[in-house]
Amino acid sequence: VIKVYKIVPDEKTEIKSTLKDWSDRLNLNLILTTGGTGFAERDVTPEATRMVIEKEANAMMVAIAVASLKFSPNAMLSRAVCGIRGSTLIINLPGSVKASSECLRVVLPSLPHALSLLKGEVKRISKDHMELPQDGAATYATRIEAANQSLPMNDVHVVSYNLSGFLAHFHSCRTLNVGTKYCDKYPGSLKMPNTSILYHYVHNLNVTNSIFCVYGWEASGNTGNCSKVGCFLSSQVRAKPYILGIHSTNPLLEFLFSLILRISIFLVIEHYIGAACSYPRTPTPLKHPTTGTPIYKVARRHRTSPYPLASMDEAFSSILRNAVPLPIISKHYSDAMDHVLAEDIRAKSPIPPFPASIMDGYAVIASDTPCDLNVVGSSVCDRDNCNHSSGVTVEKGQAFRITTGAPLPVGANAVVPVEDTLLLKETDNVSWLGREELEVRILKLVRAGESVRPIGCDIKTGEVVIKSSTKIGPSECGILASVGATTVKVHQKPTVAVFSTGSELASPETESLGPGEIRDSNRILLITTLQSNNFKTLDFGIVPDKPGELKAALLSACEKGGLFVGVGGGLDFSDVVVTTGGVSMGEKDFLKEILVNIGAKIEFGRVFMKPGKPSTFATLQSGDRKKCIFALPGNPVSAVVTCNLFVLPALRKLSGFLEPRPTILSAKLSSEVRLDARPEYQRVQLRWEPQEPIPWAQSTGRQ
Ligand SMILES: Nc1nc2c(c(=O)[nH]1)N[C@H]1C(S)=C(S)[C@@H](COP(=O)(O)OP(=O)(O)OC[C@H]3O[C@@H](n4cnc5c(N)ncnc54)[C@H](O)[C@@H]3O)O[C@H]1N2
Ligand code: MOO
Ligand SMILES: [Mg+2]
Repeated sequence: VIKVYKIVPDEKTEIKSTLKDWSDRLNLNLILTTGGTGFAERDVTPEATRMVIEKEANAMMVAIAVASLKFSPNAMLSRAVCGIRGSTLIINLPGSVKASSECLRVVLPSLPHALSLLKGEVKRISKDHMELPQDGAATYATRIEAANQSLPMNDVHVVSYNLSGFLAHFHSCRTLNVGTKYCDKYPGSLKMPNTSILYHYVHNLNVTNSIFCVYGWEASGNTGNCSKVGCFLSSQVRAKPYILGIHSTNPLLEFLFSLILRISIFLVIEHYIGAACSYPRTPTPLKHPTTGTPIYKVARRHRTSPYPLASMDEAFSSILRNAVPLPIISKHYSDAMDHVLAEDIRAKSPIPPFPASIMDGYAVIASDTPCDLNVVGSSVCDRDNCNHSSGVTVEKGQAFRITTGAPLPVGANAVVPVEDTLLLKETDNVSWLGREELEVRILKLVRAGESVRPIGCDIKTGEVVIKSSTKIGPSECGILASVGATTVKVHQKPTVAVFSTGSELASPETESLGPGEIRDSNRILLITTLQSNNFKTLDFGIVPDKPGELKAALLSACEKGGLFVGVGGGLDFSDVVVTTGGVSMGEKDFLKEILVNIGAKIEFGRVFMKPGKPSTFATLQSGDRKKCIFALPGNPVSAVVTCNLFVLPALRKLSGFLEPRPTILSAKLSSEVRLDARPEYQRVQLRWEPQEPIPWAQSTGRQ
């Protein structure tokens, strides 16, 4: 997901503040800067970047330089920098379109891996490694390099069409070699050599549901030139490529033919498949689950909803049944706020670790008091000479000056606050720091143990200080710090992808609205509702009421988005998807059908409630995870009420909360309220009157 872009003047401070803001506040995974990396006087991007990064990533720059020098010696005039700030990778690219895309292409294949490392998704990395072909020692990369070395150069361009009908990306990602020596003698039966390499390469683009048109121009000796066009036409990338080819010994003829072939292939794809993709080309065109007719036949749309009205209890139990707590991860305690502990935290040692004074005064032997005592030392501790109480023994008739929290010296068993003493004798021999006092009078009798915290009186060794399933708040962080539990096992917290649907929606920034347009308010309303409950969100924008685009957005929101997934895909992946709009009876309300079409299971499609009747909850198995998908109603009030009633409990359950349901409290109505036959959720303001334990609920007005 291109989260943000900005044109920044060649000012070090501005570049620096933008990089810091995007890394620290927006938490971006990757920041690409273009321009300002050369020798000109105004070129200061590298300097600004260097002031922001915490670790340099030189090898990427070396790789770019080596590759760029092949194209032009001027590549050595780049002073670009690449480095890491927090978990953000920052790469300086040159200013020109050609050079910047060439440089980006060099680092592209290793970016997903690099960013997974930065996000600490170690397991994903091991998964990626597992997926790569394990033929002997050769890793995937060496296989590609081997292919590059052993076969003559030629260009293979990979074009991917996202099924929603527009060119998601033109990947002329890198030159892959597909050699000539596999070319058969007869046209039409050309085998794409090294196709497994190509598959893995394309597969690693992490793009599904795309059409790949692979074509290559062969330059070779004996069999003359032959060009190949391979089309992956499938819903999965791994399908066998259909290879069309022309083969002739007359290079000119061959060139002309292959040019026509390439252009025609593109036209075919662009014109027919691209257009046809406005309704996703999937094995089965989008059909009504009941009438079985294609969904865009308005007249045939259902006139009564095929979805029964689930009760609130059925809705709740369905959600809580399907929202299974996410895997357990280890986190540094300072990042674990609002996470739910997945282990009991036991103290490894007692607190206090020694008998500690509770007051500033004198450590004494209780049975001596009240009396006059000689002061034998002090626990006053400063930088140079810390004459700790350790090593000091208090005997009968002696006192030891002590500060609050300091360990009692051996022999003492009580502390007299300084307020209950009189100074009898002192010395001005300052070398005895802490010994200026020679004799004090203890005015009060103290009992053994008085003003002393015995070892372990707060926390005993092995004691469970925080139970598993506790939500970590500030106090828990403090306790974790005090027992030194700085790495804790917690339930991972869900990331929520949010997008609004509706062709009538314009972005809130729109100055003058077009006819029938309204500003999208639901997205920010939901995102801030989730964020104010400490859940991370991914903003997938506004998606018009077009089945192809709705489907693509749902898929990319549900799938582990790779760098290349089309509109809306993100580097991060979501555990929960929340959409608004398009779930009721309207002819453009496609969400439910599309959910069925992508293989999701509609757990409930309507709820007996007000507002929120058309609320839809679905689950989709994606890899080893079950995604929860909430398609909320478009009415803003319905969206936010159902988000609070359904989405938040699901997120709490995923986070490992023992009690994910909303809190229920009693209140008194301050005015008459006419309720709907359905369970109704009205918005009110609560007001507590002094001396009244139950608050008054004041309606917010028209609901
Ligand atoms: N014949 C029937 N019509 C409707 C029914 C019904 O049972 N039979 N249900 C009504 C109820 S209840 C609700 S709630 C709404 C929900 O409809 P949808 O979920 O399909 O929502 P849309 O039609 O897309 O939009 C409804 C309304 O909200 C506005 N909207 C949508 N998205 C946004 C947004 N992001 N920001 C601001 N406003 C948004 C949209 O423009 C419409 O005005 O259906 C009733 N109809
Ligand atoms: O159910 Mo709708 O949300 O009543 O308006
Ligand atoms: Mg509607």
